[in-house]
Amino acid sequence: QKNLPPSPPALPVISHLHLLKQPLHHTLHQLSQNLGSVFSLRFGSHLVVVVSSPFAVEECFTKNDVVLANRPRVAFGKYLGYNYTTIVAASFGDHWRNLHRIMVVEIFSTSRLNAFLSIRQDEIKLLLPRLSQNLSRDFKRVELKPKFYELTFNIVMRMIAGNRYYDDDLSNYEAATEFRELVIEAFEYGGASNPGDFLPHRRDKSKNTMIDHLLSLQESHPDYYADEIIRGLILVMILGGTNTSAVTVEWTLSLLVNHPEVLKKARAKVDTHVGQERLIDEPDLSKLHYLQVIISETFRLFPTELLLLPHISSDDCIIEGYNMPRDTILLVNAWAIHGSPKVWDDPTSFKPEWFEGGEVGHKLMPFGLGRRACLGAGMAQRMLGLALGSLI
Ligand code: HEM
Repeated sequence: QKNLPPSPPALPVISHLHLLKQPLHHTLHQLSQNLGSVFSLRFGSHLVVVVSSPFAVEECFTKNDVVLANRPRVAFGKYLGYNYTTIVAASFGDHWRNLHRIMVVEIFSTSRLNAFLSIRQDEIKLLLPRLSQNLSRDFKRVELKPKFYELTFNIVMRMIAGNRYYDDDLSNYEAATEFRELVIEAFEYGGASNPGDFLPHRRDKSKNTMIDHLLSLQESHPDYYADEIIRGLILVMILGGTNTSAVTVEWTLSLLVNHPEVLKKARAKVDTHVGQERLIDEPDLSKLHYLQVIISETFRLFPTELLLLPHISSDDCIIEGYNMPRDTILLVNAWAIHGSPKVWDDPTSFKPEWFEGGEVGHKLMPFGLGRRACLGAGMAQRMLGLALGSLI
């Protein structure tokens, strides 16, 4: 191990990690309480550094962001791997830069997101009456989880391919997740080996779906927009963009139901800014600051990616004064930072007010930070705001 001047010390390394019968983020949190907010572990031949403080996170994603912008291949399974060509698993370099540019410009730009607004509105309009079925008679028990899966999955699939994939009113969570798996497998292993196969209306460009759009770019730049690239982009949207948002809608509603005073205040804000005559729309979201802070507070308590996604160092760097050698895997314990009493007073309580003052710096990171942060964050925020505002 090469020490850089001024010879920072090597990190203390734990050589045997006894995996306890509890989730990994809990084990890592317990270790950080004894070893400090930066420590390292050896997993087989891999050196892994775990960071669990806003200060260490800031060091990772500001001055060391480029060095830590790589992904460790070992950490990505078959789906996200896709031979490591998808944007999530790709090494930091020209290929990732190309994909990043395509996603930012062709998929997540404001104009592309606006073009799909009617899909999001439409799916919400289909969801709401299903929740209130038979309510005129009495209260009715409704299983919400599959409905939220249906919502986010249909929004993403309609953006991609133009059609809904869950057409029945799903009341069963297992059916919803199994179906998602089937689509992913079909996509990866056969049915949709040509991206155009996902388009029932392959040459009907009027729907202007994401696949249509990418295929027309393929006509003008066939080398750049190869089939494999288009397939990988779509796979990443399904994998990264459906469960995460559905789970967050569910947690937010659960927190609101358990904190009626917050729900009451949120409803009053919606009434003031939107009124009773119409449904909430995405342009209203900029006025509904309280809704945004509720979502931030939900992300603090229940971030869907507890350890973000793993990064790997492409060179030596220094974190909290320790030398972190090249090829070290980085795990960020976002869950521990979000719940740390050193960072938040009373961290286990649900207090949207935390975020009313504006920026909170490196204390909240549901979408990760730096160059490899989530690309779908803007789209997710729109989906979440619209869904929750409508439900409230
Ligand atoms: C509640 C919703 C979401 C959450 C909480 C979330 C969270 C995350 C996190 C934690 C990362 C890893 C950041 C890191 O490595 O440090 C990530 C990466 C990513 N997410 Fe999301 N995500 C969400 C929605 C979406 C959506 C809707 C899409 C696309 C449709 C998406 C696409 C991606 C992509 C492409 C990356 C990889 C970026 C890269 O490696 O360069 N995500 N997301």
